[in-house]
Amino acid sequence: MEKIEVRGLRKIYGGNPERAIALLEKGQSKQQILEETGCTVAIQEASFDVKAGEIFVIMGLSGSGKSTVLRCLNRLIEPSAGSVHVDGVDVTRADRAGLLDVRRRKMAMVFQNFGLLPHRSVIRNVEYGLEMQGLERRESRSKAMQALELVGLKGYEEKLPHELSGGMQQRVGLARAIATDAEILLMDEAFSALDPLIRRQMQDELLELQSRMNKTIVFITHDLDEALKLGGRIVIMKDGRIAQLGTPEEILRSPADDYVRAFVEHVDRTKVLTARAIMRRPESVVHPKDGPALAVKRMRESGTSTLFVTNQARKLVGLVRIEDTLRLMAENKHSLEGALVTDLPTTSPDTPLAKLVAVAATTQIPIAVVAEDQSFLGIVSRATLLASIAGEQP
Ligand SMILES: Nc1ncnc2c1ncn2[C@@H]1O[C@H](COP(=O)(O)OP(=O)(O)OP(=O)(O)O)[C@@H](O)[C@H]1O
Repeated sequence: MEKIEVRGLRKIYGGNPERAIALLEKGQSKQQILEETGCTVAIQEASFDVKAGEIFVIMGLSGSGKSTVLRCLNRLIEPSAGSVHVDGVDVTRADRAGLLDVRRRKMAMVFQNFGLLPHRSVIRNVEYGLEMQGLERRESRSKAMQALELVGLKGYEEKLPHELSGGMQQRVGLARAIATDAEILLMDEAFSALDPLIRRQMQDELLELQSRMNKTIVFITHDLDEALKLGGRIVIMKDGRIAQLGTPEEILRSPADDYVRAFVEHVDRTKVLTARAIMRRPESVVHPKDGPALAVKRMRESGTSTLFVTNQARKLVGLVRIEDTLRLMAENKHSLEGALVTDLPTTSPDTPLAKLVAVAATTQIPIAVVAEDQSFLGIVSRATLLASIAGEQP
Protein backbone atom coordinates (compact mmCIF):
# COMPACT_ATOMS: atom_id res chain seq x y z
CA MET A 1 0.00 0.00 0.00
CA GLU A 2 1.26 3.46 -0.85
CA LYS A 3 1.39 6.14 1.83
CA ILE A 4 -0.66 8.61 -0.18
CA GLU A 5 -2.80 7.71 -3.19
CA VAL A 6 -4.24 10.50 -5.28
CA ARG A 7 -6.74 9.61 -8.00
CA GLY A 8 -8.47 11.86 -10.50
CA LEU A 9 -7.88 14.96 -8.41
CA ARG A 10 -9.46 18.14 -9.76
CA LYS A 11 -9.84 21.61 -8.40
CA ILE A 12 -11.87 24.37 -9.95
CA TYR A 13 -12.00 27.76 -8.26
CA GLY A 14 -15.19 29.72 -8.85
CA GLY A 15 -18.95 29.46 -8.71
CA ASN A 16 -19.68 26.77 -11.27
CA PRO A 17 -17.25 23.87 -10.93
CA GLU A 18 -19.71 21.29 -12.37
CA ARG A 19 -19.99 23.16 -15.62
CA ALA A 20 -16.23 23.74 -15.72
CA ILE A 21 -15.62 20.00 -15.25
CA ALA A 22 -18.10 19.17 -18.01
CA LEU A 23 -16.23 21.52 -20.35
CA LEU A 24 -12.89 20.04 -19.25
CA GLU A 25 -14.18 16.62 -20.18
CA LYS A 26 -15.14 17.97 -23.60
CA GLY A 27 -11.50 18.93 -24.01
CA GLN A 28 -11.76 22.70 -23.55
CA SER A 29 -8.68 24.57 -22.38
CA LYS A 30 -8.21 26.39 -19.08
CA GLN A 31 -8.49 29.69 -20.93
CA GLN A 32 -11.70 28.76 -22.75
CA ILE A 33 -13.23 27.57 -19.49
CA LEU A 34 -12.26 30.78 -17.71
CA GLU A 35 -13.86 32.85 -20.48
CA GLU A 36 -17.01 30.78 -20.59
CA THR A 37 -17.62 30.13 -16.88
CA GLY A 38 -15.42 32.56 -14.95
CA CYS A 39 -13.89 29.54 -13.17
CA THR A 40 -10.17 28.94 -12.78
CA VAL A 41 -9.08 25.40 -13.42
CA ALA A 42 -6.26 24.93 -10.89
CA ILE A 43 -5.95 21.14 -11.22
CA GLN A 44 -7.21 19.62 -14.46
CA GLU A 45 -6.41 16.08 -13.41
CA ALA A 46 -3.77 14.61 -11.16
CA SER A 47 -3.23 10.98 -10.15
CA PHE A 48 -0.11 9.82 -8.36
CA ASP A 49 1.15 7.77 -5.42
CA VAL A 50 3.60 8.83 -2.76
CA LYS A 51 5.60 5.99 -1.26
CA ALA A 52 6.37 5.72 2.44
CA GLY A 53 9.76 7.21 3.26
CA GLU A 54 10.36 9.08 0.01
CA ILE A 55 10.85 12.75 -0.70
CA PHE A 56 8.27 13.41 -3.37
CA VAL A 57 8.75 16.76 -5.06
CA ILE A 58 6.01 18.64 -6.86
CA MET A 59 7.56 21.16 -9.17
CA GLY A 60 6.29 23.58 -11.77
CA LEU A 61 6.06 27.21 -12.71
CA SER A 62 4.01 29.74 -10.78
CA GLY A 63 0.31 29.01 -11.23
CA SER A 64 0.79 25.41 -12.37
CA GLY A 65 -1.24 24.14 -9.41
CA LYS A 66 1.44 22.88 -6.98
CA SER A 67 0.11 24.53 -3.82
CA THR A 68 -3.42 23.54 -4.67
CA VAL A 69 -2.41 19.90 -5.01
CA LEU A 70 -0.54 20.01 -1.70
CA ARG A 71 -3.44 21.60 0.14
CA CYS A 72 -5.88 19.09 -1.30
CA LEU A 73 -3.87 16.34 0.42
CA ASN A 74 -5.00 17.52 3.85
CA ARG A 75 -8.08 19.29 2.52
CA LEU A 76 -6.98 22.76 3.50
CA ILE A 77 -8.43 23.16 0.03
CA GLU A 78 -11.51 21.12 -0.81
CA PRO A 79 -10.99 19.13 -4.05
CA SER A 80 -13.71 19.50 -6.68
CA ALA A 81 -13.36 15.85 -7.70
CA GLY A 82 -11.19 12.82 -7.10
CA SER A 83 -9.90 11.07 -4.03
CA VAL A 84 -6.94 11.23 -1.66
CA HIS A 85 -6.15 8.16 0.45
CA VAL A 86 -3.65 8.37 3.29
CA ASP A 87 -2.62 4.99 4.70
CA GLY A 88 -5.65 3.57 2.92
CA VAL A 89 -8.13 5.98 4.50
CA ASP A 90 -10.08 8.24 2.18
CA VAL A 91 -9.36 11.78 3.37
CA THR A 92 -11.86 13.22 0.93
CA ARG A 93 -14.66 11.43 2.80
CA ALA A 94 -13.41 12.05 6.32
CA ASP A 95 -15.77 13.90 8.66
CA ARG A 96 -14.62 16.94 10.61
CA ALA A 97 -13.16 14.94 13.49
CA GLY A 98 -11.38 12.56 11.12
CA LEU A 99 -9.96 15.43 9.17
CA LEU A 100 -8.65 17.20 12.27
CA ASP A 101 -6.98 13.99 13.26
CA VAL A 102 -5.28 13.71 9.86
CA ARG A 103 -4.07 17.31 10.09
CA ARG A 104 -2.83 17.06 13.67
CA ARG A 105 -1.33 13.60 13.72
CA LYS A 106 -0.70 12.33 10.22
CA MET A 107 0.49 15.35 8.31
CA ALA A 108 2.44 18.38 9.43
CA MET A 109 3.00 21.41 7.26
CA VAL A 110 6.05 23.62 6.82
CA PHE A 111 5.37 26.94 5.14
CA GLN A 112 7.44 29.30 3.01
CA ASN A 113 6.98 32.20 5.44
CA PHE A 114 7.68 29.94 8.38
CA GLY A 115 4.21 30.47 9.88
CA LEU A 116 5.58 31.20 13.35
CA LEU A 117 3.61 32.95 16.06
CA PRO A 118 5.57 36.19 16.62
CA HIS A 119 4.91 36.64 20.34
CA ARG A 120 5.68 33.07 21.33
CA SER A 121 9.20 31.97 22.13
CA VAL A 122 10.91 29.44 19.90
CA ILE A 123 10.08 26.53 22.18
CA ARG A 124 6.47 27.68 22.62
CA ASN A 125 6.16 27.78 18.83
CA VAL A 126 7.38 24.21 18.59
CA GLU A 127 5.01 23.18 21.38
CA TYR A 128 2.06 24.69 19.56
CA GLY A 129 1.31 21.65 17.40
CA LEU A 130 1.67 19.39 20.43
CA GLU A 131 -0.81 21.47 22.41
CA MET A 132 -3.21 21.00 19.51
CA GLN A 133 -2.71 17.26 19.87
CA GLY A 134 -3.71 17.61 23.52
CA LEU A 135 -0.36 16.54 24.91
CA GLU A 136 0.45 17.14 28.54
CA ARG A 137 2.80 20.07 29.23
CA ARG A 138 5.75 18.02 30.44
CA GLU A 139 5.61 15.64 27.52
CA SER A 140 5.24 18.40 24.95
CA ARG A 141 8.21 20.28 26.44
CA SER A 142 10.43 17.25 26.18
CA LYS A 143 9.31 16.49 22.60
CA ALA A 144 9.83 20.12 21.59
CA MET A 145 13.33 20.12 23.08
CA GLN A 146 14.20 16.96 21.18
CA ALA A 147 12.96 18.44 17.91
CA LEU A 148 14.92 21.67 18.47
CA GLU A 149 18.03 19.69 19.15
CA LEU A 150 17.47 17.68 15.97
CA VAL A 151 17.40 20.86 13.84
CA GLY A 152 20.43 22.33 15.64
CA LEU A 153 18.65 25.02 17.68
CA LYS A 154 19.48 23.92 21.19
CA GLY A 155 20.09 27.02 23.28
CA TYR A 156 17.63 29.21 21.35
CA GLU A 157 14.51 27.99 23.14
CA GLU A 158 13.59 31.30 24.78
CA LYS A 159 14.29 33.58 21.81
CA LEU A 160 11.48 35.20 19.89
CA PRO A 161 11.21 34.41 16.17
CA HIS A 162 12.30 37.92 15.08
CA GLU A 163 15.56 37.46 16.98
CA LEU A 164 16.52 34.63 14.62
CA SER A 165 17.77 34.66 11.03
CA GLY A 166 15.51 33.39 8.23
CA GLY A 167 17.27 30.04 8.09
CA MET A 168 16.90 29.59 11.83
CA GLN A 169 13.24 30.57 11.73
CA GLN A 170 12.65 27.92 9.10
CA ARG A 171 14.39 25.40 11.33
CA VAL A 172 11.85 26.29 14.02
CA GLY A 173 9.10 25.64 11.46
CA LEU A 174 10.68 22.31 10.66
CA ALA A 175 11.10 21.43 14.35
CA ARG A 176 7.43 22.22 14.94
CA ALA A 177 6.45 19.81 12.17
CA ILE A 178 8.85 17.09 13.30
CA ALA A 179 7.82 17.36 16.97
CA THR A 180 4.27 16.27 16.18
CA ASP A 181 5.56 12.82 15.16
CA ALA A 182 3.50 13.14 11.99
CA GLU A 183 4.69 10.59 9.48
CA ILE A 184 4.05 12.92 6.58
CA LEU A 185 5.58 16.38 6.15
CA LEU A 186 4.03 18.73 3.62
CA MET A 187 6.57 21.38 2.72
CA ASP A 188 5.35 24.31 0.63
CA GLU A 189 8.26 26.21 -0.93
CA ALA A 190 9.81 25.80 2.50
CA PHE A 191 13.25 27.09 1.50
CA SER A 192 12.27 29.61 -1.16
CA ALA A 193 12.45 32.66 1.13
CA LEU A 194 16.05 31.91 2.15
CA ASP A 195 19.30 33.27 0.73
CA PRO A 196 20.86 30.89 -1.81
CA LEU A 197 23.67 29.78 0.48
CA ILE A 198 21.41 29.17 3.49
CA ARG A 199 18.94 27.51 1.17
CA ARG A 200 21.50 24.96 0.00
CA GLN A 201 22.50 24.39 3.60
CA MET A 202 18.89 23.70 4.56
CA GLN A 203 18.54 21.29 1.64
CA ASP A 204 21.58 19.36 2.85
CA GLU A 205 20.25 19.38 6.39
CA LEU A 206 16.86 18.13 5.28
CA LEU A 207 18.48 15.24 3.40
CA GLU A 208 20.59 14.43 6.44
CA LEU A 209 17.61 14.66 8.79
CA GLN A 210 15.51 12.54 6.47
CA SER A 211 18.12 9.78 6.46
CA ARG A 212 17.53 9.54 10.22
CA MET A 213 13.79 10.32 10.40
CA ASN A 214 12.52 8.44 7.38
CA LYS A 215 9.35 10.53 7.04
CA THR A 216 7.25 10.72 3.93
CA ILE A 217 7.84 14.20 2.57
CA VAL A 218 5.88 16.02 -0.11
CA PHE A 219 7.96 19.04 -1.07
CA ILE A 220 6.86 21.83 -3.36
CA THR A 221 9.30 23.97 -5.24
CA HIS A 222 9.53 25.97 -8.45
CA ASP A 223 13.29 25.51 -8.46
CA LEU A 224 14.50 22.67 -10.66
CA ASP A 225 17.90 22.36 -8.99
CA GLU A 226 16.19 22.03 -5.63
CA ALA A 227 13.79 19.44 -7.05
CA LEU A 228 16.59 17.38 -8.55
CA LYS A 229 18.63 17.54 -5.38
CA LEU A 230 15.88 16.61 -2.93
CA GLY A 231 13.48 14.53 -4.94
CA GLY A 232 13.50 10.75 -4.89
CA ARG A 233 10.77 11.24 -7.46
CA ILE A 234 9.53 14.42 -9.01
CA VAL A 235 6.23 15.44 -10.51
CA ILE A 236 6.46 18.23 -13.06
CA MET A 237 3.19 20.11 -13.32
CA LYS A 238 2.00 22.23 -16.18
CA ASP A 239 -1.35 24.02 -16.29
CA GLY A 240 -2.83 21.82 -13.58
CA ARG A 241 -1.73 18.56 -15.14
CA ILE A 242 1.17 16.22 -14.56
CA ALA A 243 3.59 16.67 -17.43
CA GLN A 244 5.92 13.99 -16.09
CA LEU A 245 6.49 11.88 -12.99
CA GLY A 246 9.81 10.16 -12.50
CA THR A 247 13.14 10.02 -10.75
CA PRO A 248 15.52 12.93 -11.41
CA GLU A 249 17.48 10.64 -13.67
CA GLU A 250 14.45 9.55 -15.67
CA ILE A 251 13.38 13.14 -16.15
CA LEU A 252 16.83 14.24 -17.27
CA ARG A 253 17.41 11.28 -19.52
CA SER A 254 14.00 11.05 -21.13
CA PRO A 255 11.90 14.19 -20.81
CA ALA A 256 8.26 13.36 -21.58
CA ASP A 257 7.63 16.34 -23.86
CA ASP A 258 9.02 19.62 -25.13
CA TYR A 259 7.87 21.44 -22.00
CA VAL A 260 9.92 19.19 -19.70
CA ARG A 261 12.79 19.19 -22.18
CA ALA A 262 12.93 22.98 -22.10
CA PHE A 263 12.91 22.83 -18.31
CA VAL A 264 15.85 20.48 -17.99
CA GLU A 265 17.88 21.79 -20.91
CA HIS A 266 20.26 23.86 -18.82
CA VAL A 267 20.70 21.51 -15.92
CA ASP A 268 24.22 20.38 -15.12
CA ARG A 269 23.64 16.68 -15.75
CA THR A 270 26.99 15.71 -14.29
CA LYS A 271 25.76 16.74 -10.86
CA VAL A 272 22.49 14.86 -11.04
CA LEU A 273 23.11 11.70 -13.02
CA THR A 274 24.94 9.01 -11.09
CA ALA A 275 26.93 5.91 -11.90
CA ARG A 276 23.81 3.82 -11.32
CA ALA A 277 21.98 5.57 -14.14
CA ILE A 278 24.61 4.93 -16.77
CA MET A 279 26.30 1.69 -15.73
CA ARG A 280 25.65 -1.43 -17.69
CA ARG A 281 25.62 -4.96 -16.39
CA PRO A 282 28.72 -6.88 -17.44
CA GLU A 283 27.84 -9.36 -20.17
CA SER A 284 30.07 -11.95 -18.62
CA VAL A 285 32.43 -12.36 -15.73
CA VAL A 286 34.91 -15.10 -14.87
CA HIS A 287 36.09 -16.54 -11.60
CA PRO A 288 39.76 -16.63 -10.50
CA LYS A 289 39.89 -20.40 -10.83
CA ASP A 290 38.55 -20.39 -14.41
CA GLY A 291 41.10 -21.30 -17.07
CA PRO A 292 42.49 -18.80 -19.62
CA ALA A 293 40.77 -20.62 -22.49
CA LEU A 294 37.37 -19.91 -20.96
CA ALA A 295 38.34 -16.28 -20.46
CA VAL A 296 39.36 -15.94 -24.10
CA LYS A 297 36.07 -17.51 -25.18
CA ARG A 298 34.12 -15.05 -23.03
CA MET A 299 36.11 -12.12 -24.38
CA ARG A 300 35.33 -13.22 -27.94
CA GLU A 301 31.64 -13.59 -27.12
CA SER A 302 31.36 -10.18 -25.55
CA GLY A 303 33.75 -8.45 -27.94
CA THR A 304 35.97 -7.05 -25.20
CA SER A 305 39.64 -7.33 -24.38
CA THR A 306 39.15 -7.21 -20.61
CA LEU A 307 36.98 -9.24 -18.27
CA PHE A 308 35.99 -8.58 -14.70
CA VAL A 309 36.68 -11.33 -12.24
CA THR A 310 34.38 -12.05 -9.33
CA ASN A 311 34.53 -14.67 -6.60
CA GLN A 312 31.78 -17.12 -5.67
CA ALA A 313 30.10 -14.46 -3.55
CA ARG A 314 29.91 -12.18 -6.64
CA LYS A 315 32.38 -9.75 -5.13
CA LEU A 316 34.78 -8.09 -7.48
CA VAL A 317 38.31 -9.38 -7.11
CA GLY A 318 39.97 -7.98 -10.22
CA LEU A 319 40.19 -7.93 -13.95
CA VAL A 320 42.08 -9.86 -16.64
CA ARG A 321 43.35 -8.40 -19.90
CA ILE A 322 43.59 -10.30 -23.18
CA GLU A 323 47.41 -10.10 -23.35
CA ASP A 324 47.80 -11.56 -19.86
CA THR A 325 45.26 -14.27 -20.62
CA LEU A 326 47.16 -15.29 -23.75
CA ARG A 327 50.39 -15.37 -21.76
CA LEU A 328 48.74 -17.73 -19.26
CA MET A 329 47.65 -19.96 -22.15
CA ALA A 330 51.16 -19.98 -23.62
CA GLU A 331 52.49 -20.93 -20.20
CA ASN A 332 49.91 -23.73 -19.92
CA LYS A 333 48.41 -22.27 -16.77
CA HIS A 334 45.01 -23.58 -15.63
CA SER A 335 43.68 -20.63 -13.73
CA LEU A 336 43.58 -16.85 -14.05
CA GLU A 337 45.05 -16.28 -10.63
CA GLY A 338 48.50 -15.40 -11.95
CA ALA A 339 47.22 -12.53 -14.11
CA LEU A 340 44.68 -10.65 -12.02
CA VAL A 341 44.86 -6.90 -12.04
CA THR A 342 43.52 -6.05 -8.59
CA ASP A 343 44.00 -2.30 -8.13
CA LEU A 344 40.89 -1.38 -10.11
CA PRO A 345 39.14 1.95 -10.25
CA THR A 346 35.86 1.37 -8.44
CA THR A 347 33.01 3.65 -7.52
CA SER A 348 29.72 3.54 -5.65
CA PRO A 349 26.45 3.58 -7.63
CA ASP A 350 25.59 6.97 -6.10
CA THR A 351 28.64 8.76 -7.44
CA PRO A 352 27.64 11.72 -9.63
CA LEU A 353 29.12 11.86 -13.12
CA ALA A 354 31.16 14.93 -12.21
CA LYS A 355 33.16 12.78 -9.80
CA LEU A 356 33.29 9.82 -12.20
CA VAL A 357 35.02 12.05 -14.72
CA ALA A 358 37.82 12.54 -12.21
CA VAL A 359 38.16 8.77 -11.78
CA ALA A 360 38.06 8.15 -15.54
CA ALA A 361 40.81 10.70 -16.06
CA THR A 362 43.26 8.56 -14.13
CA THR A 363 42.73 5.22 -15.86
CA GLN A 364 42.34 3.43 -19.18
CA ILE A 365 40.26 0.66 -17.60
CA PRO A 366 36.45 0.89 -17.39
CA ILE A 367 35.24 1.87 -13.94
CA ALA A 368 33.67 -0.89 -11.88
CA VAL A 369 30.58 0.02 -9.89
CA VAL A 370 30.45 -1.86 -6.60
CA ALA A 371 28.09 -1.87 -3.65
CA GLU A 372 29.32 -1.21 -0.11
CA ASP A 373 30.02 -4.91 0.39
CA GLN A 374 32.10 -4.90 -2.83
CA SER A 375 29.54 -6.92 -4.80
CA PHE A 376 29.90 -6.13 -8.46
CA LEU A 377 27.02 -4.12 -9.90
CA GLY A 378 28.16 -2.87 -13.29
CA ILE A 379 30.62 -1.14 -15.54
CA VAL A 380 30.97 2.44 -16.71
CA SER A 381 33.08 2.75 -19.84
CA ARG A 382 34.58 6.02 -21.00
CA ALA A 383 32.35 6.01 -24.08
CA THR A 384 29.20 5.72 -21.95
CA LEU A 385 30.41 8.41 -19.61
CA LEU A 386 31.16 10.85 -22.42
CA ALA A 387 27.84 10.16 -24.16
CA SER A 388 25.89 10.75 -20.95
CA ILE A 389 27.63 14.02 -20.22
CA ALA A 390 26.84 15.15 -23.75
CA GLY A 391 23.17 14.31 -23.16
CA GLU A 392 23.02 11.41 -25.58
CA GLN A 393 21.38 8.08 -24.89
CA PRO A 394 24.33 5.69 -24.84
N1 LIG B 1 -8.22 30.92 -3.86
C1 LIG B 1 -8.15 30.97 -5.19
N2 LIG B 1 -9.15 31.48 -5.91
C2 LIG B 1 -9.10 31.52 -7.25
N3 LIG B 1 -8.07 31.06 -7.99
C3 LIG B 1 -7.02 30.54 -7.32
C4 LIG B 1 -6.99 30.46 -5.89
N4 LIG B 1 -5.84 29.89 -5.51
C5 LIG B 1 -5.16 29.62 -6.66
N5 LIG B 1 -5.88 30.00 -7.75
C6 LIG B 1 -5.47 29.81 -9.15
O1 LIG B 1 -5.24 28.43 -9.37
C7 LIG B 1 -4.13 28.22 -10.19
C8 LIG B 1 -3.11 27.34 -9.47
O2 LIG B 1 -2.61 28.04 -8.34
P1 LIG B 1 -1.57 27.43 -7.31
O3 LIG B 1 -1.37 28.44 -6.25
O4 LIG B 1 -1.98 26.08 -6.92
O5 LIG B 1 -0.29 27.33 -8.22
P2 LIG B 1 1.23 27.19 -7.80
O6 LIG B 1 1.85 26.33 -8.83
O7 LIG B 1 1.34 26.75 -6.40
O8 LIG B 1 1.76 28.66 -7.97
P3 LIG B 1 2.75 29.52 -7.05
O9 LIG B 1 4.09 28.88 -7.21
O10 LIG B 1 2.68 30.88 -7.66
O11 LIG B 1 2.21 29.44 -5.65
C9 LIG B 1 -3.62 29.60 -10.57
O12 LIG B 1 -4.15 29.92 -11.82
C10 LIG B 1 -4.18 30.49 -9.48
O13 LIG B 1 -4.36 31.79 -9.94
